[in-house]
Amino acid sequence: MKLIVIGPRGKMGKLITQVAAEREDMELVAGVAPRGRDYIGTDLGQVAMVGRNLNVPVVDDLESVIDSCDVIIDFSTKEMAMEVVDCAVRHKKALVCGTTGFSEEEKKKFQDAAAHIPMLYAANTSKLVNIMNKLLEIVTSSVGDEADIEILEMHDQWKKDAPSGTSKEMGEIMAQAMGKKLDDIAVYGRHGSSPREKGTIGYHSLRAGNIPSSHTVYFGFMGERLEITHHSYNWECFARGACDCAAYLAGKEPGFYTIKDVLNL
Ligand SMILES: NC(=O)C1=CN([C@@H]2O[C@H](COP(=O)(O)OP(=O)(O)OC[C@H]3O[C@@H](n4cnc5c(N)ncnc54)[C@H](OP(=O)(O)O)[C@@H]3O)[C@@H](O)[C@H]2O)C=CC1
Ligand SMILES: O=C(O)C1=N[C@H](C(=O)O)C[C@H](O)C1
Repeated sequence: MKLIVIGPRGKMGKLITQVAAEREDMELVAGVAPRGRDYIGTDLGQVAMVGRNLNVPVVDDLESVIDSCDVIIDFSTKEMAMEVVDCAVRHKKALVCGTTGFSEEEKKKFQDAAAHIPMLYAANTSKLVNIMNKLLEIVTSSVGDEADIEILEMHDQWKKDAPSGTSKEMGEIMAQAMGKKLDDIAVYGRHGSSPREKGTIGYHSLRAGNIPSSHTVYFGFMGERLEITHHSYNWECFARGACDCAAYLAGKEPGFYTIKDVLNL
């Protein structure tokens, strides 16, 4: 499968390029970076520190290279993601988007795109996070109404969005398991002097150093609590997952796919 990576010098784009370069089922055909960068026109292998030339360029215009690919992987910014999805639809190319921080309206664009292209959106491409989501569903279905549910997520100092896309997805899964809407029960940060309101999901975001990603969900009872945690030690698990998602889309019909399809969860 022929692949284009958006943002190949980014933390994720670099790793995705490195993982794809080692896969026998993938051929990188271009990287796409912002206009004006001094590395535009240089070899993708150099930009993504693959350790060898890949003999394909980094360009600043997706439109000029998109017809050479089967699938695009986008882990960039929410602004660029909106441009990428429009371009993918125009050229009927499969798209994996792992970028986070979208509004509901922006997310709908991915749903709409799925009428025209194979579209996979995943706020988290780690296998174990998606297993954790299943555990959250099970626990919330049985004790969600009794427990005080709090989510604590930790990421690096450079992360642009808070709360994380993963924690929002976790909240949505738990709210749904309780027959509620996350927007009606989410409490972001906790300030002031009023006591905790039953039935809410509390959100806490910590940003420090180069923490790759940690998510803990607390189910607080009187006298005991359950904590479910996922830690990543680096960003490789997300890059491997992103490439698995791209491989999954090869030859698929237009439609909205999730990582649950890829992992058979
Ligand atoms: N789904 C998942 O499992 C995961 C999702 N993410 C999400 O992925 C996104 C990226 O994260 P991360 O890699 O840490 O961020 P970085 O800031 O390290 O990388 C973003 C990249 O996007 C590039 N970029 C910005 N604007 C454009 C544009 N207009 N055209 C092309 N490229 C552009 C930047 O280029 P330049 O370097 O030149 O500035 C940069 O290389 C975030 O939303 C993050 O939350 C992260 C990890 C896992
Ligand atoms: O920015 C990150 O690093 C990550 N972002 C995603 C998110 O917002 O949930 C996934 C993972 O936590 C790493």
